[in-house]
Amino acid sequence: MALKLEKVVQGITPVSMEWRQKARTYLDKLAIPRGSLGELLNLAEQLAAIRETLEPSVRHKAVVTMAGDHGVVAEGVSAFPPEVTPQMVANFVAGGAAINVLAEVAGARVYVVDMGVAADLTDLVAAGKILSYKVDYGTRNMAKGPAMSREQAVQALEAGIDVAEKLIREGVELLATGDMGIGNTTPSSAILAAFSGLPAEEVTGRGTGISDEVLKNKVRVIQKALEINKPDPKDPVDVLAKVGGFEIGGIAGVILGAAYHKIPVVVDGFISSAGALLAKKLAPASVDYMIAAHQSMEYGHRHMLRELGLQPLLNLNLRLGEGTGGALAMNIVESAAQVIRKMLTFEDAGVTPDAPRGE
Ligand SMILES: Cc1cc2ncn([C@H]3O[C@H](COP(=O)(O)O)[C@@H](O)[C@H]3O)c2cc1C
Ligand SMILES: O=C(O)c1cccnc1
Repeated sequence: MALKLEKVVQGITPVSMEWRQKARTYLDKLAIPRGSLGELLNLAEQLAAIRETLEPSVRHKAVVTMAGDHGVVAEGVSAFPPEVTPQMVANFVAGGAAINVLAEVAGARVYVVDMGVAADLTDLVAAGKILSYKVDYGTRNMAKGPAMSREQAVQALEAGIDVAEKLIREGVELLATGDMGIGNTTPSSAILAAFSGLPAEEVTGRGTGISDEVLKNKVRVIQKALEINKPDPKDPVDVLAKVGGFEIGGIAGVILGAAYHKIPVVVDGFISSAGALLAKKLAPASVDYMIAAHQSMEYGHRHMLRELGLQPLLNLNLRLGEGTGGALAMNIVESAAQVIRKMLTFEDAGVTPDAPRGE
């Protein structure tokens, strides 16, 4: 494992139990019937424990949308052609995509990263519109051999760590992951199958909206990729190299970088969860820093969340990616932070607390 990745993976520690306890004790004193703000209280506790303060701030927000292409599209696994990946990158830059709209509502900036788009994006990079950590012009076809080399897998992970570190240095307090890459539900499903041992049919969904016939083919392609590559579930870098994607590695890296620097990170839908699963397998304690944004409509996401051990905040029938669920969930995360920062306790507000009655 390369030095930076090793340092980060080994430096990720579970969140402080002491701060969890402190936060819980404080939240129990708020002038509300105990527990009545439900999941917001768990989230507030998580934020306080991550940041080791009873006044966690998540004001400065960034969505990182990682883009990459996939050689496996040659097998006919998506409803859309690969040209859509660079076209959508241009749309993100123009501000006209779903993620632009939803991130603006959440008060988050969108950072688009070229992790491996199969097109020359140097003009956008030169104009400072996107970040370039391009590993290659798309992965190779995983139905024929490994999607990338082990070195490229490490490069993708370290690129994600670099992006997280750059944004955290600039003052970002809450990150969300997103993806763009035609065909990328296929490697995401393969990653889930490799780690969970579930059969391909159980982890494969319709992505951009494929027909029954194309779905059958997609399942076969995933089975074939697993059979010929034999990814080793005990070696997450091997799984990423053999059946992953550059943007998925980048997402895993962003999550690892956030966990290392003790910054909360919102995980979007199916593709981001595949990145999160890689992060968890590399550094189990990284899960403490993750917030699952939503339950995606993509078939198999349920298994993904179970493998992660995370409960999604929202269920809005989304199946888009880009970081859209992540941006939406940021509003909830901000609300949880404000609850613990700003609400008064029974004592401070002069409200009579509950007491044993009727005796
Ligand atoms: C116009 C358009 C915008 C998107 N934004 C996100 N995705 C989503 O769909 C793709 C994954 O689905 P599959 O594996 O079936 O190709 C990814 O790019 C994901 O981000 C989009 C897809 C399209 C077509
Ligand atoms: O949940 C997602 O991230 C998703 C689902 C389908 C297609 N693209 C993305």
